[in-house]
Amino acid sequence: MAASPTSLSLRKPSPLSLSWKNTTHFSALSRAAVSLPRRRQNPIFIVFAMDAKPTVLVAEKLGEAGLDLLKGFANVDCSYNLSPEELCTKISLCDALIVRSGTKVSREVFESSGGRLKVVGRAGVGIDNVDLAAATEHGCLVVNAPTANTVAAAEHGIALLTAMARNVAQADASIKAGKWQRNKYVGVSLVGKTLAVMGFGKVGTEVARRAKGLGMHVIAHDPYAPADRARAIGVELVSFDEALATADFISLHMPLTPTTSKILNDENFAKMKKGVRIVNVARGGVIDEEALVKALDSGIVAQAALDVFTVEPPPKDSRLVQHENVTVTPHLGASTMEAQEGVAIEIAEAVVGALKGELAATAVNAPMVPAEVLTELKPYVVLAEKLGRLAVQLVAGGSGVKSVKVTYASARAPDDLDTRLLRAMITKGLIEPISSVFVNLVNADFTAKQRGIRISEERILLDGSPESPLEFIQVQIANVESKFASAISDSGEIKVEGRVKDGVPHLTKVGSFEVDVSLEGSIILCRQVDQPGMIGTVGSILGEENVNVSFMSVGRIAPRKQAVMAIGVDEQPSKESLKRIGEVPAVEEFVYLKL
Ligand SMILES: NC(=O)C1=CN([C@@H]2O[C@H](COP(=O)(O)OP(=O)(O)OC[C@H]3O[C@@H](n4cnc5c(N)ncnc54)[C@H](O)[C@@H]3O)[C@@H](O)[C@H]2O)C=CC1
Ligand SMILES: O=C(O)C(=O)COP(=O)(O)O
Repeated sequence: MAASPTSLSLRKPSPLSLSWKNTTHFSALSRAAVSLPRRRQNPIFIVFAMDAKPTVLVAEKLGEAGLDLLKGFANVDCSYNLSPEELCTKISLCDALIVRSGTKVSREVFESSGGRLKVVGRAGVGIDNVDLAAATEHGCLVVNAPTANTVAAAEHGIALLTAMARNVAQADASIKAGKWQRNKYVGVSLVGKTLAVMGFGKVGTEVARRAKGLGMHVIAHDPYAPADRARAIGVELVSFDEALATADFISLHMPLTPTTSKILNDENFAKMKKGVRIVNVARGGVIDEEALVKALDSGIVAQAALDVFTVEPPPKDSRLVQHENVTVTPHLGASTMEAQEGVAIEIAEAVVGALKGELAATAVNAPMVPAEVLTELKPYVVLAEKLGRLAVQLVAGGSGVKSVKVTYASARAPDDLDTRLLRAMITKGLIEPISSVFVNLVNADFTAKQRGIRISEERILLDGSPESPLEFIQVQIANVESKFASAISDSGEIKVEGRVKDGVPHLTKVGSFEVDVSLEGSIILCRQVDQPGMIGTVGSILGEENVNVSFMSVGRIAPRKQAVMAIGVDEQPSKESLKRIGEVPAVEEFVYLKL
């Protein structure tokens, strides 16, 4: 049976101050008072107090404008060319790390950081040099700068394409060696030739546009690109095999992933037109370099122009680099003045934002929640974490939390309510009080899974106007015992429910009892026999030691039957006061919960 709150809900600005005699009985208290780890100030990622400047390690050359931006917020340590060991040593003193493609941010780096590293900024696009799984497990956000070097990379791709077709690099080397070989360096024309763009993302699209300007017939292969975007610039999307079979030139623009690793291999070179020419400004690892050497030797591939290599720098005696039909540059795709300035600003803004606790628009390993959604969800985010915190503190020691159900009641259509952030914050609330793990939006799902906690979500679709995103959030923990038996609902789970009222999160239900107490400070829940004087009695015990009662509410089944009193307190009551509350004769059980 659901119990309803009485009209005794009141907000109290000052402490109650009646005096009560001391007692020494301690048994109820030892069950009720919980000691919790220190609370962390990380609403979503990490927020630094105004006087505590974070430290950012910049491990590769970054444009001045980006450095200036960083220096306005953080201590900046520019240390280039660190060995892996030096990086691991330094990282434990850093809150953020900024790299380009030349630094391996390995699992060891995250492990060596001792939990301090909160953000890795990749000043560029490709994040294949960052161990994303390790970053996520350590709750470290990874952000990149995905747009500022697009044009630079595309221009370099076109530069390599044209230079290769006309033997510019080889002819240059020959003339500098005192030769004049006009017959040897006869090139091929681009106009009317078919170019296959492999990976029709930002760079691929810009390469396609430019190649069309050179009169080429451009096709593209990208399993994830929308056909209408390609059609809009006169590019036909084709299958992988068709691209290989019809192209005179192939330009690679896909990321290095387990699927694309060595995607150009013996088998696929065999599918190409004899005499094909290949450009790679994506990642060396998408080509099986040994297979390419063979294809060059056999004439399947007439020429290749490469900006990127499986190992950078490649070995000096690399047959591929030394091959006379290969033109090489040392990973220069993003290296223009303009791109480096842009990338530096883009990454500095992302890193500073993340250190301030904002959600980054360029997050690579966390859900991106638009700023306007975040603003609207803010009070619900606080509510979610506090409900998680309350629910887990109600679990009796020894009962492992395995199954948590979260219910969101809203008049919004499910598509219109992004609950990933709320789920992450409930997870944070559930896990942090019972462990030393730091939980944030990045590692919440991973941490829950690792601890064997299954969090299921359910929506209740309410009638009415969906002005506010949520009516209430309910957190239920199944198959556990509670140290406060009244928190167990009729269906047998620990249940807490909360709402946002005037922007402030409130606890509105515990078990089957309706209460109403704002979720600020801490909370004492008491089950008692409903009778006059209870509020005064408990309030007086707290008032005696100057503990400010901020909110009180009583939910009862019926007059003079069982009731649950919820008391919000600003300060932590002493053990002695809690013990005295437990000894009030009408109090059947009570629990003190830290928010
Ligand atoms: N050489 C350099 O200095 C630079 C290299 N790059 C590299 O270029 C690549 C592309 O960069 P953006 O265009 O900015 O990235 P993007 O993410 O905008 O585009 C990548 C595209 O590849 C597609 N793709 C993924 N798997 C694929 C597959 N198996 N087959 C075909 N397409 C696939 C994706 O759907 C996406 O459209 C990245 O690897 C990046 O690291 C980017 C900038 C500079
Ligand atoms: O942005 C990318 O993916 C690049 O490859 C550019 O690399 P870089 O920052 O020049 O080391």
